[in-house]
Amino acid sequence: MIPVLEIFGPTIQGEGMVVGRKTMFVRTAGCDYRCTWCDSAFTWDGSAKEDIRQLSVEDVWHELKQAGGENFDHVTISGGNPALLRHLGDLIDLLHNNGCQVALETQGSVWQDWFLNIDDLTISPKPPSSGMETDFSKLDDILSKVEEADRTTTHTSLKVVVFDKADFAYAEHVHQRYPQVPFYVQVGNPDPLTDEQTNLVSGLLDDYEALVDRVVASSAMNNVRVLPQLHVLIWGNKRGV
Ligand SMILES: C[S@@+](CC[C@H](N)C(=O)[O-])C[C@H]1O[C@@H](n2cnc3c(N)ncnc32)[C@H](O)[C@@H]1O
Ligand SMILES: Nc1nc2[nH]cc(C(=O)O)c2c(=O)[nH]1
Ligand code: SF4
Ligand SMILES: [Mg+2]
Repeated sequence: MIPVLEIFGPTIQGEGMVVGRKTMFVRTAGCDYRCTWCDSAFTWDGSAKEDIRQLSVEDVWHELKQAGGENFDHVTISGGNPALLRHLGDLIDLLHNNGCQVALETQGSVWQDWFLNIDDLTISPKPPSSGMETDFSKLDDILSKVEEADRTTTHTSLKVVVFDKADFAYAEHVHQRYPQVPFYVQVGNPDPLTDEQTNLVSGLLDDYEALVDRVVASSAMNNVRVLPQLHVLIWGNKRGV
């Protein structure tokens, strides 16, 4: 059984290595981190605990079909930290058997062997502003397993959220430590609960420009991509999009 909080889509992937790709989302409950600025804190802070459902992989597929019909061939699994779920490999197999590509978002704190079956694996280690501390030996271990399977340059990416100068220095450090892994920096959303979309988006566009400026000025950040959260620019903090 998989603890599921949301199944939604089709929408577009708003972040990272497959930004813009039409996709469905499955959001699992539970996280081993507590990022100060988490935009999905309801997955771990107890505020949505009545909404958590224990679903079989067949149930998940059924709900994806109900929501998406024939209009999808890509599913993104996010959370929370879906890497906490040892049995997610069964869902990934079922999605593949039904002609879907599978993406997954995780922070790089836990390895699962089924990572090697993910088509678009985003590993998003957390910068200082999150209040979390990166276990670099764990991250080394994860990225060396990916490398052993020859999946570094094709199916994997690193994505670091940046709010401030210290976060940017952290992002430079991560990119320099794993220079062969496709690298993304993402604008941080400082107010993931506000419903004042106009102010939010105009601030985020300013922050995006500032992040572009930082990347442009850094010799350590040449082979990188800089992105906003596209879905937030379109829909603000709305859930289920
Ligand atoms: C909600 S997390 C779930 C997956 C996993 N726990 C992780 O953090 O990678 C999905 C992505 O959203 C990013 N994210 C969370 N809160 C954010 C915020 N306030 N601004 C920008 N990105 C954020 C995370 O860094 C991660 O890349
Ligand atoms: N459209 C859309 N794109 C996303 N990319 C990563 C998301 C996430 O919350 O993990 C997300 C999300 O919630 N919605
Ligand atoms: S690791 Fe991801 S889900 Fe967990 S608290 Fe941080 S941003 Fe939120
Ligand atoms: Mg999100």
